Amino acid sequence: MSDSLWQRCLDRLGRDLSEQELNTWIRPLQVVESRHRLRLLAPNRFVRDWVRDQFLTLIEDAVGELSGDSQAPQVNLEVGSAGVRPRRQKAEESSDQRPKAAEVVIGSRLVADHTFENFVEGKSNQLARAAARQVAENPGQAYNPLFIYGGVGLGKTHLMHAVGNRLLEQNPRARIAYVHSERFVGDMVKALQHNTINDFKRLYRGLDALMIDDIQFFAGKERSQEEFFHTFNALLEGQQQVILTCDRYPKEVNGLEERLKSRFGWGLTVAIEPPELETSVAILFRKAAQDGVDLPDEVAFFIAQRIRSNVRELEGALRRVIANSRFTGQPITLDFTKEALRDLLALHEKLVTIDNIQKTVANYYKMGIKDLLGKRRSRSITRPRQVAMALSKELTNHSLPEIGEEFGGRDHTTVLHACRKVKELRESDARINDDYQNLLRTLTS
Ligand SMILES: Nc1ncnc2c1ncn2[C@@H]1O[C@H](COP(=O)(O)OP(=O)(O)OP(=O)(O)O)[C@@H](O)[C@H]1O
Repeated sequence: MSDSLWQRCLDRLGRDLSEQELNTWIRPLQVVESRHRLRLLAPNRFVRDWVRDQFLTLIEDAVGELSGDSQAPQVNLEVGSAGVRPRRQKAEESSDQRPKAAEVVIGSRLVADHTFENFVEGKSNQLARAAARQVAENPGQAYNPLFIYGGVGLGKTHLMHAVGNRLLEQNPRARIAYVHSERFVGDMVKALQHNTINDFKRLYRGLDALMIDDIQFFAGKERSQEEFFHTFNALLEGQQQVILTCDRYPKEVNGLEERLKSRFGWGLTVAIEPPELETSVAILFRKAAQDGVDLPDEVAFFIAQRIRSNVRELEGALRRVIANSRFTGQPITLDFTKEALRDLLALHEKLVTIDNIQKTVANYYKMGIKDLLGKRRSRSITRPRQVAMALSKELTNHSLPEIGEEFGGRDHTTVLHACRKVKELRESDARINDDYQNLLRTLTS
């Protein structure tokens, strides 16, 4: 069997699975190929079971198809690792021998209200939240490392802190540290300057759980990567939990050593997506309630509809509305909200015009604007057209007839149909949902 069978199989699976599914479940599998057997090694039982239940038949079909006339190799899915990965027993280290300094010097740096209770669950973050909870229940055992990736302001840091807070709740003496990767680099440089690198090492390696945020900042910093690599290995071997976040899938971070990237895949890699409308609304209600504010439904929907890029901006808008209301003593109504957010929304709306949406969609699907607005009705053209119409409805204030008009003078019922169709497809077809999310992100960030 040629080395590229698995590679071809991945390409083949790419037709049926979303990029997120591939990145989360399929690409992290290690593969051992022989003529009669394709061994897929999952880093833990959870991943194995999930892949078996969700994807194994697809994989087997793809392997069968790609083997053509020759006998297809048997696909075995098991827990394991192709490399040697020694484990040191934690029990031999009595906790008293570990450096007390960790608590004093690093401190946990956890934000107290970043808890699971305050984290609103939605489709966009379900998997990441479930994985984080598992890690909090079984630190060092469930998924190690847990790698959470996604765009800015989507809740990666919050989830990380939630794990840390839960661990401390269960064991107030646990040694837990949250550190931004830039800080890790800074501390390391200082330790090198002051000749205290051994203390630095001891400190980090003595932790029960280490959380490092935004590891894309390690890119290009070789000495830091080297140090981090050893710290990371020591922690994993000691079954101490490591949680990492990044703004993109680890393999896509340029300037990061291959050995680090591959090790990140030993545990579980999960994505966080921008929240859907319903989740955004729920987040607004939750944040308002935390501030003791009763938010009218129409206000929550209004803000959620207008601000789609990320949760941080959503929170910022809500904070502004609440502050204005307190300052002026006026109740939070829809009109009041529109006024309070006028500048912010003008900025957003200026960017998101139907024209802009059409160009972005045409560009995304590599087609001409003429086709997008024209009369042709082949599937490869109507789908992007419907997506562009649905985005126009979602992101602008234009009415259905106005949108129809902008799309080559179509009737408003066509636009309505497009919106319904896209909603339905997004629920049944992960690819369309991915496309839609990508376009939303491009248009609103
Ligand atoms: N699902 C959620 N429920 C409640 N609050 C959320 C949720 N997602 C994000 N937030 C809030 O949004 C803000 C931004 O989230 P966070 O800082 O975790 O983002 P991030 O993904 O780490 O971004 P960055 O990459 O910029 O560090 C935080 O205040 C966080 O509490």
